[in-house]
Amino acid sequence: MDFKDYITVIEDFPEEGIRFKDITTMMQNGPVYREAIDNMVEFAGKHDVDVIVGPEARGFVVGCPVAYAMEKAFVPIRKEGKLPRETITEDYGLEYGEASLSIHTDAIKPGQRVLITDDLLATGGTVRATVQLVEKLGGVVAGLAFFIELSYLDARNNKDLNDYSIYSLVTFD
Ligand SMILES: O=P(O)(O)OC[C@H]1O[C@H](OP(=O)(O)OP(=O)(O)O)[C@H](O)[C@@H]1O
Ligand SMILES: Nc1ncnc2[nH]cnc12
Repeated sequence: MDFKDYITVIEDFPEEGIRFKDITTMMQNGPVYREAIDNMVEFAGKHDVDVIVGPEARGFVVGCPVAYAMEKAFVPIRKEGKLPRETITEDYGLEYGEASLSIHTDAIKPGQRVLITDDLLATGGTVRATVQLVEKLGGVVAGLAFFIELSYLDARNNKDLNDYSIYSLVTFD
């Protein structure tokens, strides 16, 4: 299965110079979406995971089915101001902007092993903020799993990420 065949590249979205990788065309194909998730589950199975964490919004479409398949908890990371109870927050930058992400303070117990999921690793800003939130709560990041990695941005070799086990289904050079 070449998952790349199911991902659409859109030039200059959401701004000039960005080649946007659209996973919705992959998700329109049920068996392909399921196989993508099954690959994530296989990776997670090797890392003794207790909890799946995913950042809004596309991290949910990866993380929730993985959590369901593994019968594990899913913890949402949301843009600041969306979670209703006590939170901690991290500011971050991404390929086309900046924002703040929050997590409920009771969502991760110290020592729990966490798989972080998202659709795409670009600069790594989003996942770095997610790692920081999980670790501030005492979680242990067991792995990072993505549908897509933009290898030309080389986020996996960034000093804040190169100690983690990183999995991606598809790489764009
Ligand atoms: O590695 P980075 O440079 O941080 O970029 C990757 C992030 O950008 C996208 O999310 P976006 O913030 O666009 O939000 P969305 O999922 O709600 O569309 C994508 O889903 C990743 O979370
Ligand atoms: N090039 C890109 N395509 C889709 N989502 C992204 N998030 C950050 N960069 C992206």
